[in-house]
Amino acid sequence: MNYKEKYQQWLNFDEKTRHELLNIHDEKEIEDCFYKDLSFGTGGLRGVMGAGSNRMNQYTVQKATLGLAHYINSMHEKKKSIVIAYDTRNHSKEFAEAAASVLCAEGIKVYLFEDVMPTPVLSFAVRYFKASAGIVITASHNPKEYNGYKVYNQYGGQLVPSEADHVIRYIEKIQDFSSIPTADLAECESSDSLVWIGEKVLDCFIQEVAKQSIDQNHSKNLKVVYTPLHGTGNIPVRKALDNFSVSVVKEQELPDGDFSTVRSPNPEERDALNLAIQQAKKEKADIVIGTDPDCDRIGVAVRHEDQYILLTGNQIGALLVDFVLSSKEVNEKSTLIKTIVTNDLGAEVALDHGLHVLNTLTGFKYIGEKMTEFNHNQTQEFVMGYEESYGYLVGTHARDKDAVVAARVICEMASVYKANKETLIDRIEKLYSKYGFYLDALDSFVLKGKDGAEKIQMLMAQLREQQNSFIPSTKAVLDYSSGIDSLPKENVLKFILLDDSWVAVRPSGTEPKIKVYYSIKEKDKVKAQHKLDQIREKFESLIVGVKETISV
Ligand SMILES: O=P(O)(O)OC[C@H]1O[C@H](O)[C@H](O)[C@@H](O)[C@@H]1O
Repeated sequence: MNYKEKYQQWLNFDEKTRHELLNIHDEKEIEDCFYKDLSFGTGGLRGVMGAGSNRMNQYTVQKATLGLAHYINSMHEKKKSIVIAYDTRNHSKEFAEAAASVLCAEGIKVYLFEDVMPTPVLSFAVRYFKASAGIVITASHNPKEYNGYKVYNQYGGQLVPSEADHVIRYIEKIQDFSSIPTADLAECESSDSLVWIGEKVLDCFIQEVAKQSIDQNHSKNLKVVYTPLHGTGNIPVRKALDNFSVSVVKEQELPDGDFSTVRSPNPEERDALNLAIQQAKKEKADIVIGTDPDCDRIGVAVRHEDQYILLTGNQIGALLVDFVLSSKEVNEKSTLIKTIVTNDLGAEVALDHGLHVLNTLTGFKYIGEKMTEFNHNQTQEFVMGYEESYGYLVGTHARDKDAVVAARVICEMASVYKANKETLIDRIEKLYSKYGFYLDALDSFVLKGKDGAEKIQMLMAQLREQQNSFIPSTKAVLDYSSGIDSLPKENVLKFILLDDSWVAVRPSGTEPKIKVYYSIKEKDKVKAQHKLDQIREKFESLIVGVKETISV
């Protein structure tokens, strides 16, 4: 069926959908709503909310859920159950209930959180309830227009492509969006096939987080300003930081699906912590932390010589590795896991302490997958996992990144250094003097819709063609689309330079973007910045050139 036929079909679904579709007058936009069905990317289903097969709405959520239900039912388990959580975005609770009603209709028991909940708590809850799977309705850190649907396996890890492929196959078999069987939730509740989850699970999760504590002797002396950025972190993070002196940014404390006080609720964006930093200046706080809407990412700013300095995701990761390893006994199985686009400072620290370092493709799902593997075959032990994109996990209570545990360990770390008259900036400088100066940067270029997706493919193809000649000091180009280091094939190019600096390029799996990651290794900051500027210019001009070509 082409997009125009699908559009006609959707006009008959219900009044609200019809009205919304009739109000779209731009043919390109109609095409974008229907030219494909929303697909699973790095983080599951993710898209702009609205009417259409390529949008997040009740119908696409129900269709994905029916596919998932068929998959779970095909696994011949006796007792089948799925835990569902949702964040503070507009329509998240509605989508969670829509998913619940499809699962109940398919005979799968549902545990549904009564209140908004962080993604890592869902990851924990799947094993807590011994459930067959988990779902979180969230678009994580994406802008307010987006929502998403992350699926977790029975081990509490996000589905990796080999698992997602099965679900996708079941989803693809479903042709008709409008006739998905649903059950009445009130009836499901009385027959116990729907169970609402109260506070107990969160409390058990917080106890697990507390077990990751390294040194809380100095916690009372650290002044923290925290912002949940209108998301799910508010209560859990406060509980995890109950030993610290924490002040929460009032304007961003409560749920708001429009994220009205912040341009983008993403710790990767420099201005996400602006309000929190303003408050910290007034209160002379030592540290500012902010978590994204589903509380799996965390951003940090540190007061250093009377200025608030933002740490990058790579810096936070390296500091955490250094701090965690300062007290942990390691053995020949101890392993740090990071992704191929995460820089190597944390890895150097880990290797120095005798750890193994494992690199996965982008996405915490691959880190979760390795944790499950370690658990099964006992050949390695997970110590910590992290990504440059502000996602960290210390401990094994969850199998996804956890900004609650990260908040706790980061604050403990800052309090310990403060007792020693140091800041996190002093500490990172120490790591630089020991392991060399690392400068990292990320550039994202937005290319929306069908044209955008084509241009992203065109850019990757051009880079592949030019390979070694694109940057003169390249010593090797790793093309992950042909499968490298036994990793699954993925559309990523990594240019390794003569001095071991590198640049990686990949299309985002969650947003219409192409991402360029820079990791520069140099003797000092000035030299590193100079090198970064030069390389950056090359990539920028190529991408901007293609971006501005007029589509036919
Ligand atoms: O594919 P991208 O847009 O770069 O997103 C990458 C990120 O996506 C989601 O947030 C995953 O949970 C992260 O683990 C991953 O790092």
